[in-house]
Amino acid sequence: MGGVRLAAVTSRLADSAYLRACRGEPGDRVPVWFQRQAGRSLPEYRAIRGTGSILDAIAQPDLATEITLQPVRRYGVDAAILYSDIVVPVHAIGFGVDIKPGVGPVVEQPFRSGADLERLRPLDPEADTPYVLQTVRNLVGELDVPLIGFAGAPFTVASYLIEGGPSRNYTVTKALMHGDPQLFGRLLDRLADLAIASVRSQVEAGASALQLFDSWAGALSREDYRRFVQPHTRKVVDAVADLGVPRAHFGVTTGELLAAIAETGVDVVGVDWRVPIDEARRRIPRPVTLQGNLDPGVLMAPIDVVESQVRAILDRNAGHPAFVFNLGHGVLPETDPDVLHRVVEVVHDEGRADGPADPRGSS
Ligand SMILES: Cc1c2[nH]c(c1CCC(=O)O)Cc1[nH]c(c(CCC(=O)O)c1C)Cc1[nH]c(c(CCC(=O)O)c1C)Cc1[nH]c(c(C)c1CCC(=O)O)C2
Repeated sequence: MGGVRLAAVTSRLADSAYLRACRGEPGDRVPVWFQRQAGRSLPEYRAIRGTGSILDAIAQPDLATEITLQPVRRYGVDAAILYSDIVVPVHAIGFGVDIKPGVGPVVEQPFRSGADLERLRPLDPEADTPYVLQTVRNLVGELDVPLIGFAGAPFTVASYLIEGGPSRNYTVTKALMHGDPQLFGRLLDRLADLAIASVRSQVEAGASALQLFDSWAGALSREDYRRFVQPHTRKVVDAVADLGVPRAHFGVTTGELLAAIAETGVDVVGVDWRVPIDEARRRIPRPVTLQGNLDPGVLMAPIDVVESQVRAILDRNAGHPAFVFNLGHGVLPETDPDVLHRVVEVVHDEGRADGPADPRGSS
């Protein structure tokens, strides 16, 4: 019974602006959502969030459901993103990760040697993160737009485990990557397995699309990305191909990596504000959907500047159907929600997605 209902929901959403754009199909508007749209600048978020660790909020399905829905209601965005975090799987298997407000993920005993691999047992999503799956199931019943499930990509999660927290230069990570490539590879392979288990379970619970956050991959040269990171991201992308949902990738300062990222086989490639959308399209030699790329800092500027920058991105895209409007990184905490709302209006009123369909194949 549940399966029949889910199938009906899935087919209803298959025609949504976001999923059409992910497939490169023309539509009547440009879809838009915002990375970190849940829980950043919304007063209604602060009102219900409480003061504990975000990991505690994520573990409460009713709360996490409401927080996921808040930006969808307020902004009219074309997709919801699950209120969770990239460190939830490693936290759930007991690696000893917490999230400190204003700081980010912190690890009590960072990853240092082969013995630490034993602290990374496989994830059993139903047993280890039942609250995530309950939140997804709640949301699928309530949403009129697709729900994006997600996981951290192996490199970005590894950087937290190795550094012990957020990092500027990734020095310990790079020391391990170059100094003991075999161990580094085994670590990323385990993290790939965790990501696979997590995103598979989210789709099985009803998520309509997936995004892999490799936020910090842009710290690497193209050669190092291809050699040390790409195979593990590709493993995740391949392992979820049978689910039939779009697979998106996101990272910052990835301008020089765009083609290498596309080689992982993802369907959607996130672009930050440093590379214009038309230039990004030229850099990627296969048909993918691009997602981006308004500078989140621009949202602090006067509203006419914001509007003209939104229009400039739409102009660069020139009606290409394989495009999802987003920010080039996450919503900053000081963003005025009314400005985000206006961005959605401009994209919906003025964006065109009526160009010829993007030919997709196995190229
Ligand atoms: C690197 C990364 C993390 N988490 C995530 C990434 C990749 C995206 C990116 O590049 O920003 C992904 C993430 N984190 C969160 C979401 C949920 C949904 C959404 O996008 O709105 C998503 C998709 C919730 C969260 N994750 C976090 C918050 C804020 C803290 C809170 O509310 O307690 C939220 C809403 C905490 C977090 N978690 C992480 C950081 C760097 C921080 C910021 C710390 C801070 O500024 O307080 C790790």
